[in-house]
Amino acid sequence: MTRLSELGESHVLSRILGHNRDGAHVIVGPGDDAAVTALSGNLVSTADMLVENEDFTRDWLDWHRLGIKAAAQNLADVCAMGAVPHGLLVSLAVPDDTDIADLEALFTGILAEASRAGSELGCEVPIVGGDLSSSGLIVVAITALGTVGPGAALTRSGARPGDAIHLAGTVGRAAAGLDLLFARDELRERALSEITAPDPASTVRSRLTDTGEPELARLIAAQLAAQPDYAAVPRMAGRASAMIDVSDGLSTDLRRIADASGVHAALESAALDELVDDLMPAVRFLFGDGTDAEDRAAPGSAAARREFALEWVLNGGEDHGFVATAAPDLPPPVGWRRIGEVTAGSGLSLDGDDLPTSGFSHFGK
Ligand SMILES: Nc1ncnc2c1ncn2[C@@H]1O[C@H](COP(=O)(O)OP(=O)(O)OP(=O)(O)O)[C@@H](O)[C@H]1O
Ligand SMILES: Cc1ncc(C[n+]2csc(CCOP(=O)(O)O)c2C)c(N)n1
Ligand SMILES: [Mg+2]
Repeated sequence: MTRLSELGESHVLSRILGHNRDGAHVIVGPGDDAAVTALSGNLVSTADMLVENEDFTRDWLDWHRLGIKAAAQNLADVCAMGAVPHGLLVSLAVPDDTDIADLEALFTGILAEASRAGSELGCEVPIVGGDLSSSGLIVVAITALGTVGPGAALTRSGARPGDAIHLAGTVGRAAAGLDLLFARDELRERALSEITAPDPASTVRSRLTDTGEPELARLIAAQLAAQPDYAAVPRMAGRASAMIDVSDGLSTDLRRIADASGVHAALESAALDELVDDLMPAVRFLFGDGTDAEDRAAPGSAAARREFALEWVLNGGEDHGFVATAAPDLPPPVGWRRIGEVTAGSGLSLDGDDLPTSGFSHFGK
């Protein structure tokens, strides 16, 4: 292990930037006072950060996946504007005693996701610059840059009554994964306490092993590093009247479209059934099959259990699916599903009933 404090800033920089490859459009890359890039089109820029204990915890930390998550949440924002990304600025604050290998894993995670986006969208997305600082808590702050043709940006304000509402990718997986991660932490603590007071009838250890089951592991993976379906966006871009990436929850982000466009968004629960089915393994893990004494706090009926998963679908963020509105005359393109329609009015509804907004907010409201 080599700590950053043993290397110094310029050594650290040359180690991490050794993994980067400039794109053909980069005139001046990392290493000068600022980057210079040759562009055509209007500049699209967005910033998003990951802060330890607010957006992830050290207990779940896998540096490579943290890099993927940080890049993905920024690239999804560029794509949701109908733009093509061309570069990232990566600002990092990490503890002095971080292992250089961990920081390299973070960078290769960022670069892997940037290159996945590049191959899906037919562009190059190098790191063009950034900043490095020392801090007790880990902070990964990325600025993503892209371009869009004049007049072609997809904003939140273009939805019109009569449009269909379409979703690309998933919603709810990362939120279910978050609850599984918290449950796993709790099980680990219980397993530790059982070392001193072993209980032969305990199911704690076997339940901990169960979180490695593929149907749960993929939900946990969605929380640790969702990988948006970037390629779905250009298939919808020419038709979309509005678009957003779902980072804070479908109810919150779709309401942003409704508010910005001055319309009502009517969701249809039947169109969300498959997304609910997808999350039922997490409900079963968290609440058991209803026969165990430990499951007393579980939602009782089958309908209440589906309701629990529907909450994740409606209010869970961080999968970075895309929601678009578009004229209803054509079926949705590949990778998109219709989930409702835009009508005159305001706010949100589910099967005709008012739907309150209850997504994620950093300041608790
Ligand atoms: N500190 C800030 N200074 C200036 N503008 C900000 C600041 N924080 C947020 N904004 C702007 O407010 C808007 C909402 O920010 P937010 O981070 O919620 O973006 P989002 O796209 O809605 O969500 P996400 O980034 O999770 O996809 C964005 O347009 C963003 O640029
Ligand atoms: C430890 C821990 N606690 C809570 C959460 C949940 N969470 C954090 S940010 C966010 C939405 C997007 O934020 P932004 O709008 O900043 O992009 C959500 C749902 C988490 N992932 N990890
Ligand atoms: Mg967004």
